[in-house]
Amino acid sequence: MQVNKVGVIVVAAGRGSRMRTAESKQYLELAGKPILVHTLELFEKMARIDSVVLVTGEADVPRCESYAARYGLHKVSRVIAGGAERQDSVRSGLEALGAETQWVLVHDGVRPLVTEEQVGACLDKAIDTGAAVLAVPVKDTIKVVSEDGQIMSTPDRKSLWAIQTPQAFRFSLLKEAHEEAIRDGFLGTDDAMLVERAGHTVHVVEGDYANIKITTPEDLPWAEWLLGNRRGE
Ligand SMILES: Nc1ccn([C@@H]2O[C@H](COP(=O)(O)OP(=O)(O)OP(=O)(O)O)[C@@H](O)[C@H]2O)c(=O)n1
Ligand SMILES: C[C@](O)(CO)[C@H](O)COP(=O)(O)O
Repeated sequence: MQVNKVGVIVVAAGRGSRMRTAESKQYLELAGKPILVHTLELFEKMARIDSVVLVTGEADVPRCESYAARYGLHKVSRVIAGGAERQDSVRSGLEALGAETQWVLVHDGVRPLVTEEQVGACLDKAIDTGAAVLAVPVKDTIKVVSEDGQIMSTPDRKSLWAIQTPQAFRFSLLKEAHEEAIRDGFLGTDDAMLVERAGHTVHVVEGDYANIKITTPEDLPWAEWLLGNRRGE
């Protein structure tokens, strides 16, 4: 039996409604390849990664299986259907990875610009502490605004970080945090939130502003430029 020590869950089951394209954004082309393939190729080349579970929309499972074959993504051990919310998709991924996994990284399929160094630093911190996420200090002044558009407060920017993925955890810790969240009916926008509310400290590893989540239409040309710049084009 193969023992998987470090597993990755790549979540790609969203509809990409903010991108406003007919095709889900994870399948749009970036430098000639689907965004999702760029993301998967990074984990494929990392010796420290044992296996990848790809979570996608039910109708997209065959297409993703064919990508895995076409692009030589041998670490993609399972392609499974996700759920209605990102958290549901991660939970399905945790079930598919199996109990032999010791460390798990959760990564958005639409963050194709993360680097091997950043993933490695996040994983190292999780192995030291149990839980770590990539993040960058916010550059703007952030306001808390009421529903009717009034500024309520201005949090001190020094303590504000924009959280990215991957987010890395001891497998058992993330699994328990997800079980607790579902028991309590809690829905979070990232996995760290679930681990935080389960009473565990999550550490931040400073990442890079280029690790963008492709979310709205202007992000795609920005990602093209960042990728070209990285390749010296
Ligand atoms: N039910 C869901 C929702 C989101 N995701 C994934 O979570 C990542 C981050 O989510 P986001 O950028 O919000 O993607 P979408 O939900 O697709 O976008 P939108 O909110 O604009 O519809 C994406 O890779 C997305 O495919 C997922 O696997 N399952
Ligand atoms: C997990 C995440 O990418 C961290 O920034 C983010 O929270 C996902 O949120 P979204 O609402 O699915 O865009």
